[in-house]
Amino acid sequence: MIFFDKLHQNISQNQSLLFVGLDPNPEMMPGRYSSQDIIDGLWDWLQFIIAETADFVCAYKPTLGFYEALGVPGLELLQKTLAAIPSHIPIILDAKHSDLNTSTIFAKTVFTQWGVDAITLSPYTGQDHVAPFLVYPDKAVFILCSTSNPGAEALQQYPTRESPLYLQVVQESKNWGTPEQLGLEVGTTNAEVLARIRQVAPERMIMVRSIWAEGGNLNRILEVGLNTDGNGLLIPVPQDMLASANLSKEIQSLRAEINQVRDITVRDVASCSVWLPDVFTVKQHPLHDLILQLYDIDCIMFGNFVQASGAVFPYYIDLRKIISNPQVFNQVLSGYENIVKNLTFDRLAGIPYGSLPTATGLALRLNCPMIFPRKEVKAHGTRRLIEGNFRTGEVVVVVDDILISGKSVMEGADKLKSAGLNVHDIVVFIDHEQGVKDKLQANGYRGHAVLTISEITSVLHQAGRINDEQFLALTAE
Ligand SMILES: O=c1ccn([C@@H]2O[C@H](COP(=O)(O)O)[C@@H](O)[C@H]2O)c(=O)[nH]1
Repeated sequence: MIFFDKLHQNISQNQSLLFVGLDPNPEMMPGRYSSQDIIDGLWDWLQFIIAETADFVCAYKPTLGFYEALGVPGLELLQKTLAAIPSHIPIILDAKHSDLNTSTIFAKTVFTQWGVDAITLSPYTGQDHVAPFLVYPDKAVFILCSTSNPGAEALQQYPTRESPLYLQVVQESKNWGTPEQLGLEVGTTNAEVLARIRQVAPERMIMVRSIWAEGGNLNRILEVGLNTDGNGLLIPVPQDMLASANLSKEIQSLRAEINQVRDITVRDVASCSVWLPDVFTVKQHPLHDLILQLYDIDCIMFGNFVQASGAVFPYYIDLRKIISNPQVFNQVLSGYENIVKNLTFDRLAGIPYGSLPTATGLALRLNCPMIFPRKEVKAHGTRRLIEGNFRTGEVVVVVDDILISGKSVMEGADKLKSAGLNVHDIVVFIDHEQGVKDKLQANGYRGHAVLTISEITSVLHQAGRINDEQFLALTAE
């Protein structure tokens, strides 16, 4: 089971967004455990915490540093602690790992030997450092975006308050992994920091930290951090509560306080004035995350854009940008692949320039030969209209990015046909709809699209990326 499914199962089973830090910090150990050997005392305390909280939390978060600080006995204590956690409760190892050279071996150790479900990572070594943790499909990472440490302010708020580095980290890390793989860790005493992060990452699970310092404003944290379904936040049990002999009672009353706000959030959304078909709230689009990521890397832009035909559209889709983002590019290729693999053909052809990288990626994935019709024939060299080798009579599937009027893709397909090739199928990523597929059919081509513009619009609206006005303008288009 993937990490986030396991997490959500516990959230609903225990009706709790609370997680507990399982930290053997001798300084915080309650006095009632101090008469014995320090490791034994810590172990008794950790066992007590697990026993008192297992029915009321959604996850445990042991902090590696506290165990390491105790030396070899500490690492043994970690193994005992991991084994003592009921297997249905996910474990997020708080490691803040950020060493590039050891990330592959470290990921293997924590995920396969220690059996933890997720890990916290520092972002500064970038995607290369995170990637080795993401090759484990059922595990997840939480990227540290902000900390409440006053000493970090100078970095986190750099260069300006309007465009601070911590938001850049959120924006960038969203490109590293899908919401099923990557969540965010946000340590802050300031709910406005969380509000800004939630705005940039409405779809991500956010593990908040440090919210209890300076009195804490739980209601405001929940107000700005919860998703419309009353989820999306993992909330720490306050450290001083873990020292209490009444832990179980106290955690239940905190859980009730949080759930009250969750209920109100869900009720308010249910009575929202804009009506949307139920299907959007019940069943998520299978390419939901990809659509959001395409929007976040600016492939989908809203505004007034003049098309080749002279018509003005309220959006422009620039899929050429995907080549700069391997993670998104891979998902786009999978979308095409799901269609192309069911077709019968000899070669793939991409329409220059925008669709050449996509056709190349697909040709490599499917291990099939590729060609492409030139935009213009050169006056020198081979003067070929079609680049690549082929035999007349072969069947070619044409790949392009987006169908607006269908003119450019049909021009490309016609060039292939004029060279003696057969083209029956045209596969694009986005269909602008408005009857363009019928137009292809009238010209002898079957059109296939990974997504339609209305699917994209609905997902963006539902996720809060576009407002009601934009949504209504686009659906009326
Ligand atoms: O949002 C858009 C609109 C158009 N393009 C480019 O145009 C063609 C599709 O237009 P047709 O009218 O179907 O010829 C497409 O291949 C793009 O090159 C775009 O990228 N984004």
